[in-house]
Amino acid sequence: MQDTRPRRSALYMPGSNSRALEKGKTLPVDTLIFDLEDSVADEVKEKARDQVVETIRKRGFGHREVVMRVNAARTAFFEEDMTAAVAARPDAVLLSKVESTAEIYAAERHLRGRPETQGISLWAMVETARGLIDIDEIAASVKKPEGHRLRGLVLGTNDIIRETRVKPGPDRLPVLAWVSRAVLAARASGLFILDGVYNEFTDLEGFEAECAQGRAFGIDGKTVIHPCQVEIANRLYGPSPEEIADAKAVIAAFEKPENHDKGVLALNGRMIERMHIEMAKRTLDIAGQIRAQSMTPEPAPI
Ligand SMILES: CC(C)(COP(=O)(O)OP(=O)(O)OC[C@H]1O[C@@H](n2cnc3c(N)ncnc32)[C@H](O)[C@@H]1OP(=O)(O)O)[C@@H](O)C(=O)NCCC(=O)NCCSC(=O)C[C@H](O)C(=O)O
Ligand SMILES: [Mg+2]
Repeated sequence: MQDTRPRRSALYMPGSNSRALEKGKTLPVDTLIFDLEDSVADEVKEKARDQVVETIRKRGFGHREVVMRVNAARTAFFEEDMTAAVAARPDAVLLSKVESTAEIYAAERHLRGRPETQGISLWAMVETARGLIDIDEIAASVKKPEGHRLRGLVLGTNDIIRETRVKPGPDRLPVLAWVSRAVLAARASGLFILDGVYNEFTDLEGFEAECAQGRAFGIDGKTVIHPCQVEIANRLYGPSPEEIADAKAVIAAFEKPENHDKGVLALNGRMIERMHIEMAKRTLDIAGQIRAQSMTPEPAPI
């Protein structure tokens, strides 16, 4: 079954920043990422972990999806981070700097066989040279008989830039081939994929252009670092009024009695085929979920 949950904006919040953790609950984001990794200094990892568990366990996130980003499986923090994730029970655990399928299984082992973790999925950061080279194998492992609960990929463009030493300008030309490679790997294995962050959070024009580019490259949503980026990511990654109207027109055209046995039609000067019905239904499904989200009452402050 296709996962069409809207993830237009996924906000990182440093696990050590209690103000940000509370503020996230009030923002119109689709996803909240409680970070235990790079935004948290080693000296305060433990305190941040405890704070994140306490905040998640209190719930009160309304429609927002709750994700905990843990330190990489190769670090000394990983085991305790995963134990904390089991205690907190977020919707998903985001694994950092994933370079092999073995790291997915290392996380899976913490969750497997525990009924209380049934609803927790795994997401993987794609942010190292090795991870990018092997991304197809990592993503495709979801289909192996022993299976695991990997459901999505998240690009870590800061780490990709750090490790490869490329110098991307505003058009991100040096990283686009890798972005496309990750999109292909995600799609071939039925995973969603989110774009990396835009560091210059006061440059909203540049941020909007990068969202438009990511969407054109097939990405599902944007990871964001500041509240001022949320509205733009939501707008750019959500179906526009024009896209919704077009989706309805495609479905209506094929529903006309005179077209019931047709495989191809002309609509406003362009060819549409039955595969476009599937695309249209996906657009309307996402739009419906976004509408429902906006009508979900916000939980009362605790
Ligand atoms: C980037 C920041 C350090 C900027 O902080 P600051 O200058 O303090 O922000 P403001 O004063 O403008 O904040 C205004 C209000 O907004 C709240 N706020 C700010 N950021 C967040 C946030 N991320 N979540 C929730 N709320 C936030 C402030 O509390 C203010 O609220 P109020 O008190 O009501 O006025 C800061 O934005 C920040 O820390 N951002 C997140 C950084 C982060 O998590 N980085 C790690 C993830 S990115 C990464 O690692 C990507 C990947 O791995 C890769 O490799 O690419
Ligand atoms: Mg990173």
